[in-house]
Amino acid sequence: MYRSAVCCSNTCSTILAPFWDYSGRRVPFPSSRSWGLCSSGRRILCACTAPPRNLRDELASMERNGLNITESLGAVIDAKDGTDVLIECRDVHKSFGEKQVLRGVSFKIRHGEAVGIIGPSGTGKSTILKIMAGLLAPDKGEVLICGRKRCGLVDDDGIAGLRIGLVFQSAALFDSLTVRENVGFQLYENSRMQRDKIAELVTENLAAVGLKGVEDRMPSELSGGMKKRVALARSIIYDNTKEEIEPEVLLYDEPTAGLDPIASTVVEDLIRSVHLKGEKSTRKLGKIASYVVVTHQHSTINRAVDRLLFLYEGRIVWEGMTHEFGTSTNPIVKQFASGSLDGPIRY
Ligand SMILES: Nc1ncnc2c1ncn2[C@@H]1O[C@H](COP(=O)(O)OP(=O)(O)OP(=O)(O)O)[C@@H](O)[C@H]1O
Repeated sequence: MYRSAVCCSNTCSTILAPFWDYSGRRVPFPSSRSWGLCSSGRRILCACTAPPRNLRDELASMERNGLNITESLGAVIDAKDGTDVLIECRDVHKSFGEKQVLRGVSFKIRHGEAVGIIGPSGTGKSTILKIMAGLLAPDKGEVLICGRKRCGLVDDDGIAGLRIGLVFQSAALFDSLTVRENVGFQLYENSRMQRDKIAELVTENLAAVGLKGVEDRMPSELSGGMKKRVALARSIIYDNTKEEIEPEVLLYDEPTAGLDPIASTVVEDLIRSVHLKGEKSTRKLGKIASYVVVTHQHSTINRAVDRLLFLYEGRIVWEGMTHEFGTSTNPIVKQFASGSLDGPIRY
């Protein structure tokens, strides 16, 4: 019997702490950090999910009101009443000890958007992703998910409607589980799907990220790029026997860091393709409704995102479309885009 200390959305399974593997062997916790996060011992399905809100009904109502639902996910719904806003950060502050990291961050992520968060190192990009995912709580300000205030990791327990998944920079696979067990983890644990069906789905999702025949390998037998693709497969797999598929916002923390230029292109295109897939294939609401990418890489900025938020000294100091980034006259953005040592950003 498989058990876990806690459980959350598929893409956040890095914080899960398994006790036994699927064949009944006891396995060690993946990391002390995982255990620390999960110390309550509760089944937390909400770590990456949001308050209840029937987005399908809302979109149907938008349609009735003459607002177009996106034909392609590249086109963002801009509903005047704000029903297209999936995540909103309002005046978010966060400190670690004496260090003030976020000093009033506000932005919205709308349905259909592909947003990049960029900025110098240590400026709080990963911190804001973790706050959106519910893994960290802001000290001040709030995060709204589909218009409802996110209370926190434990308090949001049992909520459903929009899933928020975080794909960690390190891929964060369970070292003691096979690729199949890693990718299918959430389904083995939370769905009623037959094991052979899950295995089929795992193979399908691995193929979607360009990996074949690696199901029985251990993470230690994969290259860095392959691990990132396995993490991506784990983030996009879902129970396809369910009638209602909750839309999901995926948050990627430096998905191409450490990859060679070609491997980066593969991952960037995969990020785009899983975004478009649900919408194009069903002509209904896509599964990956929107995504946010934290990155330092120019290729990822240019290839994988449409809109950028520039975070500097704990605030959003510039936002615009990707094509506006290179021509901005904002001195901070200009210096960052050119990599110059001269300018307001000091190291
Ligand atoms: N759990 C934590 N405890 C203490 N300090 C932390 C913690 N998490 C982040 N920090 C600090 O907060 C600051 C922002 O970190 P964060 O990882 O969000 O930056 P970042 O913009 O993503 O950086 P990079 O681009 O280098 O990855 C850093 O100074 C970091 O050391």
